[in-house]
Amino acid sequence: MALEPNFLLSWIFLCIAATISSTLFFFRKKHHKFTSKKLQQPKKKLPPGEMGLPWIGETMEFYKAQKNNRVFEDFVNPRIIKHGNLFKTKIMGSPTIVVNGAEANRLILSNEFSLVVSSWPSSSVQLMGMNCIMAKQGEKHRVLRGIVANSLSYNGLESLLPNLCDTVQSHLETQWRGKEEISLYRSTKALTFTVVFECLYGIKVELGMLEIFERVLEGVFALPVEFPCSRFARAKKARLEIETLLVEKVREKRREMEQEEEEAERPNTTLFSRLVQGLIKGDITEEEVVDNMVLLVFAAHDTTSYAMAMTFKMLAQHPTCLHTLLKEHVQIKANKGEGEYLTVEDVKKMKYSWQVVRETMRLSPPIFGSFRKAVVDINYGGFTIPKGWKVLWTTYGTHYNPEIFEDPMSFNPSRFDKPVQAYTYLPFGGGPRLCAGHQLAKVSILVFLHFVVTSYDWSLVYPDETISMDPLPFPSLGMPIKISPKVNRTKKERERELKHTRREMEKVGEDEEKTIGEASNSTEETRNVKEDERITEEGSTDPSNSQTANFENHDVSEYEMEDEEVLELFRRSSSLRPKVAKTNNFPYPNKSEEMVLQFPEDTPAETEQTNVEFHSMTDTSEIAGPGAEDLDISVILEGVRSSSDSKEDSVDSSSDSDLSSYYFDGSLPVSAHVEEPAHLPKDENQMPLLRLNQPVQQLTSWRNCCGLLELLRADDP
Ligand code: HEM
Repeated sequence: MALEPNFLLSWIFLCIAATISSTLFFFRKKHHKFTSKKLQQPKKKLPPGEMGLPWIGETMEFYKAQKNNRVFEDFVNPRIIKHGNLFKTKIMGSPTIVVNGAEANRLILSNEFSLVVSSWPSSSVQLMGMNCIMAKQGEKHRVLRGIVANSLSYNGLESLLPNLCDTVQSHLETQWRGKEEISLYRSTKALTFTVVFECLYGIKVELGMLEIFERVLEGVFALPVEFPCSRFARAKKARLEIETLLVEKVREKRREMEQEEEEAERPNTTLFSRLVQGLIKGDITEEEVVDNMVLLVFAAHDTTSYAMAMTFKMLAQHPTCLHTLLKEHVQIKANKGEGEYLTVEDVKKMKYSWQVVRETMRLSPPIFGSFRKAVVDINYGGFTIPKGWKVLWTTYGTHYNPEIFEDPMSFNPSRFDKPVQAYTYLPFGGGPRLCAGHQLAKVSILVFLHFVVTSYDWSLVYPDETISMDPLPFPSLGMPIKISPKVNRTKKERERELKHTRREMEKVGEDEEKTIGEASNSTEETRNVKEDERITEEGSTDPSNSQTANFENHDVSEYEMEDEEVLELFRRSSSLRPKVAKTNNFPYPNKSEEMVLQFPEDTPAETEQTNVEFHSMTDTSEIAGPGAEDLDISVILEGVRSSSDSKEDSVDSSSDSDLSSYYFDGSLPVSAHVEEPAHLPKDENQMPLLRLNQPVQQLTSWRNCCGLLELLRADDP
């Protein structure tokens, strides 16, 4: 028993020793673990940049730049210059890293879901709906994207094209026909809205619908404050109205489809029916159908309409491009029968037109970038983008980078002859969130271009109209344009007219005809005196700069005399002549130059012609219908109607935009072959009178030899 206290003591001692050593061991391990973790972790180094004022950061600078459509010039670029391609800032209360350049774009855009998730302002999510695709991640995003993107893929669009053609044509018929001036931007907005509703949803657009939607869109980027009359409150109210309307449409469609399914009827072709099919199958909910229908209007509407309007602006400012584009559409139209729809094959042929649109969107992207949120710390370029921070990728870092796009601020669609490096050209974004409607956008823009350029001449009312942003860009005055229809008479109509003309001519006695001839000659004489005065003023009669045209002895065949108006011109032929020469340098080989044909104000519309060729007697100049191609340019020239508003007086060749106004409705560029272009003076005041002795060899249109030939020499290509 004596041992017992000793045993107890030694047992207590052992316990204490074990506790101390295990505690020491524990702390040592913990300390070791802590220090090694600290050592392993890379030091977080934030990219350079300024966080601005407390809370608001640099929001005011960003907003101001955005409002003036100068986000690149006034916000992004100065910071790129100062800090490099990656910089930190604070916008709209969030610490943000702005990333620029192809490599950074790839990192952010291709790592959606793993490194970043899309991050929209709370107002956008509330108005578009929590269930729309842009607010969804992972599997839910995949399911929705499958439905939306499949319907809008090239294959899906094939069945949509006839509908799209009808929609565009009926829009032009109701909104453009009979008008002299329209707001192009309002028109393209109305059109893109109709395309979504009527082509994608099969729902007829009713009066007032567009206005309600626009009220929603106005609030998408507004502050999410709901006091009465705030933008956001109005937008929410409008959203409720839309919701009511759409829920009703969805239920109606569901009933219809369930019934059809029982009867094994039509396959689901429209995007709407695919969404409702997903609802019937239980893949998506009713809220998801409605929210995505609202989102698609938002996604398609302001973006496509802006791209369309800006394409026309660019074409108006770059007649050489318009000329090349027009050739493409004339050829496509020439191969189409009356009322025949455009097909996907036709759209594929609009290669140059698409280059024009791409170049337009490179310079003026409808969406200049968008926000993401880092879901983990991202280490890139020696810096850390901390988890929870916002990331803003932009198109600017690559679209305007001279190392990627040579001479980046100039408009040059041919740069897209060659493929561009991945993640450098991003009007539609990239990665898993690449625009789901980019094919539809492409087809809509090209189809609209086709019907407009082959049916209308147009000119910008305000060539220098500014572009504002709120937060998407838009032309501040709605881009008003003057329009005049090209006259496309069918062969039958022309034959009818010809018969009528002949009958009339038989009836009209010789004396009477003489009287008409005299009368028209005297009118023409007056005009020519004026013309001579103008030409003399311009000092353009210098023989070294001109060639002589002589129309008097031209043999006009009966075929050529089929048009009454042409006959009228023939009667006064001797006094008509081409005038004023000036050219744009034309990017064709063999010293070719671009020229512009300009016709007198009262020149009647063209009726029929093939392969027009102009030859001067001296053979120093050969002017051919567009390019060297064997192209029937009748359709082009059909559009060369007189313009009641020649803007000749406002010509200023030093400015590209002013030049565009000079290419008014009555002008069209044609390619030309000039032997001695150097002889053509650059100085506008010394424009030469180009007189062609025998202006048309294969004459099919009297009007062409009567037309005024303008060779516009501009400094700007
Ligand atoms: C020229 C016209 C268009 C442009 C420039 C454009 C641009 C874009 C861009 C940049 C994104 C990506 C945004 C991001 O990364 O956060 C996007 C996404 C989207 N776009 Fe477009 N878009 C156009 C037309 C359309 C059309 C016509 C539709 C459909 C009718 C459409 C539907 C969508 C959808 C659904 C998304 C979200 C995709 C997703 O989150 O997975 N867009 N668009």
